[in-house]
Amino acid sequence: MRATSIKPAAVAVAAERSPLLFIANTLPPKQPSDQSRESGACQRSRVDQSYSLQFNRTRYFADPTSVHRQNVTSTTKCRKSKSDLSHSPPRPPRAHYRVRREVSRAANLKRLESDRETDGHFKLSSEKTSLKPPVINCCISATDLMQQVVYPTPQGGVAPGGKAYGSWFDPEPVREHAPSASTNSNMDRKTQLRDDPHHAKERDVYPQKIRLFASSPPPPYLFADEGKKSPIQANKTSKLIKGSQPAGEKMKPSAFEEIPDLETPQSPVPPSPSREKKCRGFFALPELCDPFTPIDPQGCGYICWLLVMTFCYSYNAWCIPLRATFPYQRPDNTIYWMAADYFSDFLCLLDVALVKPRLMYLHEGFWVTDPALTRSNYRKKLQYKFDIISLTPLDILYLYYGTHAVFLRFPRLLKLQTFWEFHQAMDRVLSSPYMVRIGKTLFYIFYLIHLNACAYYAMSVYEGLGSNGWVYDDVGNAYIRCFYFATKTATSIGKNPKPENEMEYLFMTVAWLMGVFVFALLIGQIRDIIATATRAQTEYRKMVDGCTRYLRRLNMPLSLQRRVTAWFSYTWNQQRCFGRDLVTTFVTDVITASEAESSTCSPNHNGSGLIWFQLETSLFNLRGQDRTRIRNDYVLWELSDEPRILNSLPYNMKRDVALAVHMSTLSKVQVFRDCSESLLRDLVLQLRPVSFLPGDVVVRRGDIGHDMYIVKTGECYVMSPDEREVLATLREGSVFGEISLLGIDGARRRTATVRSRGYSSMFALSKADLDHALRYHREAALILRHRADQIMRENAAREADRRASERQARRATFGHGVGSRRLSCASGSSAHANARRRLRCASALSKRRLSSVSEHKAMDSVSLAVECSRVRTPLPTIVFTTE
Ligand SMILES: Nc1ncnc2c1ncn2[C@@H]1O[C@@H]2COP(=O)(O)O[C@H]2[C@H]1O
Repeated sequence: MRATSIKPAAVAVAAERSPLLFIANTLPPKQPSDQSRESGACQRSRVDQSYSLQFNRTRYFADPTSVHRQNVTSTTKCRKSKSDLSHSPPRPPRAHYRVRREVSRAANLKRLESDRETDGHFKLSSEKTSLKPPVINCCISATDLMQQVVYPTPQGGVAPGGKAYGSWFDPEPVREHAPSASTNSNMDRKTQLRDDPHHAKERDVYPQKIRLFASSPPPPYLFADEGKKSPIQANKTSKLIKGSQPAGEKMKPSAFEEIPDLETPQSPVPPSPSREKKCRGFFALPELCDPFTPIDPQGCGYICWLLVMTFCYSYNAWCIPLRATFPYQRPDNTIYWMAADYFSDFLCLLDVALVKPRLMYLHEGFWVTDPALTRSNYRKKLQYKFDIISLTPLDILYLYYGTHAVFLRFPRLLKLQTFWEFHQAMDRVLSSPYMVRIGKTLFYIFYLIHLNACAYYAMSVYEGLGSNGWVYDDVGNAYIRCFYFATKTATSIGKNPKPENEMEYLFMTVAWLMGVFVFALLIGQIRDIIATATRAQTEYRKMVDGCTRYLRRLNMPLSLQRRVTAWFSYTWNQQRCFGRDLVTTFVTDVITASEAESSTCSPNHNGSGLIWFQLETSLFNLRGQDRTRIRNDYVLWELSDEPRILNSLPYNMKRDVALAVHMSTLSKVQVFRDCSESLLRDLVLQLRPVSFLPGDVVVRRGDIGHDMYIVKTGECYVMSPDEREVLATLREGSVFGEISLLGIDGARRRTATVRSRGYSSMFALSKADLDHALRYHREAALILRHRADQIMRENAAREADRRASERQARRATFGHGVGSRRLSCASGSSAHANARRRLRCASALSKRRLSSVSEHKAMDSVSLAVECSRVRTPLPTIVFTTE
């Protein structure tokens, strides 16, 4: 009994506050057919787009734990969530049924609590009662939410309160939906009818109705592999298909279904037959140089271009004030300065005239590539105005002021947007963008100091170099000395020369104020960036410390504490992050196991997980300091909940990310290899990562099976009943624990003990999730049953052998059996055959006995049942259906 009762509250509160989580699931899919082969950068950019979309629309994230982090500004949140995702490899959370499961869990809360009270382990305190109302209330609101939100179904309809279906394009089988609330939608009605057997007749009518509603002719169908062909080729093929089709015979849509190019969807706006379109690719130039090809804003070429533009901008930003104040532009080098100036101006001109107007942009989720539209989009932007102003050729006034009047180039500094754009792009592209962020902040700091140095030199020149003790005395390198002075004043380090007149006082005041406010802000920003970069590690350390503290306080045996620490370090090394579920499961298992062995454990933790411990301790240990610390720890655990990160993504994207991450392991699983890909897609979000230490029992013979396991890394041994022999070694991609889940002949007990050999990581799949998947994937059910049947036969034969040899040995020892009987028993093979025959011809009596063994009885009767099944259970008869 695992009572993670806070979780329902947290999730439901978040659900209440953030219905976006649910709404996000109804977003239209963006689902390429071969998700699993998507590159990491592509995934990242999709995820990034999703974040931007959510953030731009709502300035808010559907983050279940955002409740705890309201003090964080939304922009930082956006960045942090992104960096979290790029930093920690996401694992599949059990987010799919999460809210539903939490609701049902919370519904049992009262029962759990009363259980504890009657056990004497948990006494109701005034604080404990304060926990109840939010839990119950929130669950009700989450249920309401589930009832009201409608989800798209694979049939194109919507299902209220049901599971969000991945894609409208997915050829997923029909599933059950919760009965719909009354709506006026045609589509809703259609979905209801489809699911309702009483409306079978009406159901047949509906597709025709839908066809009648269609206003435009259906698109020409293409073969699946033609998606990659050029439009001209595709056209030809479609004509061919039309030509080869006998007249009057309807084309089967399923056979010729077009696979839309979802990665770069086309503009919904009908393209104008512009000159640019006709000339596209005419010069056979690379994308960036061809004036008729649209530019991908996330492409490598454009990012390189942004880098060049950033150099140009930085050149102007640093050199214009420098040359305007310091005497570094002399008549002999003016020509070089001017060459550099005009080269950068030329690049800026190219940017405004040729690059920016060709940038593709997203319009309602579609990439607009039409040159006329991209151009007008750029012209509508504020950036365009700044870009144009920045190119104002004030340099003409050189004719009047002379070439030393560099201040005429100040408009060039308005092209700041490009600088920001480059950093945003790098932020998106790099897997670890912290260095770029720190670099940008350092750039700001040094630039401010640079401006300060220029201003100081200009003032010194104005007042006369070395005219008093404050101004620059014209000794040494002017720039270095002034930069040094500016750094000292800006960072308020002290020991500055004393100002002597009002202007100097004013200068110092401004410099100090800038130091206090601007610099403090920037330095704080660097601290934030570093903290974000190392957040996972810091949390890990805190978590380990917190956990050890708890175990110590609860007086746990030292060996157990060591095991917990070993598990922490193993999990960290493997995954670089923790999921709360993971921690809870592990600690629960460890503690439950140790409780049986150790009498030193505190009686009130009841083996129900560390989260529950924390809560309980916070309720019972009323020492102020401790309580605060415990609550902080709890919040930390909440924050470290990994599914939180994935939950802020739309369902499809979450599934794609999980698929991409776990593809290497899942592709090795034989069961999945022989089944349709949709099984994998259905299951991937239900897989729960679990880890085991050397020698840990993963499943124990005779226990009731709740989960099936897939080995991700490490090895496991399947042990013989006496645990002296290794029956099989399971490696990466092996599946075990399925026999008890399939409940063959009504038995749900584990047939063997499986131990982890060394450290091993696995995916666990619960019985409910497996059952749900197998209901729709009959081929997987057949494979699993076939496998289970084989294993059970093998085990039964082995057992029979063992028993026969035992019996033989006993007879030999005690001299049992005489005459012909002894003769017949002397032959091992005949004994073996007898045993087998007996196994095959199970008597009705043994069957009755078996079924009478209740699975809810105590362990004594369990062992009896197992013993009974070993001797008398007939081999399962598997009925293969062709359905
Ligand atoms: N002889 C065997 N070889 C391989 N795997 C086995 C063998 N016997 C049992 N198992 C696996 O060990 C699991 C123990 O739990 P289950 O009975 O649920 O399912 C069992 C099988 O998946």
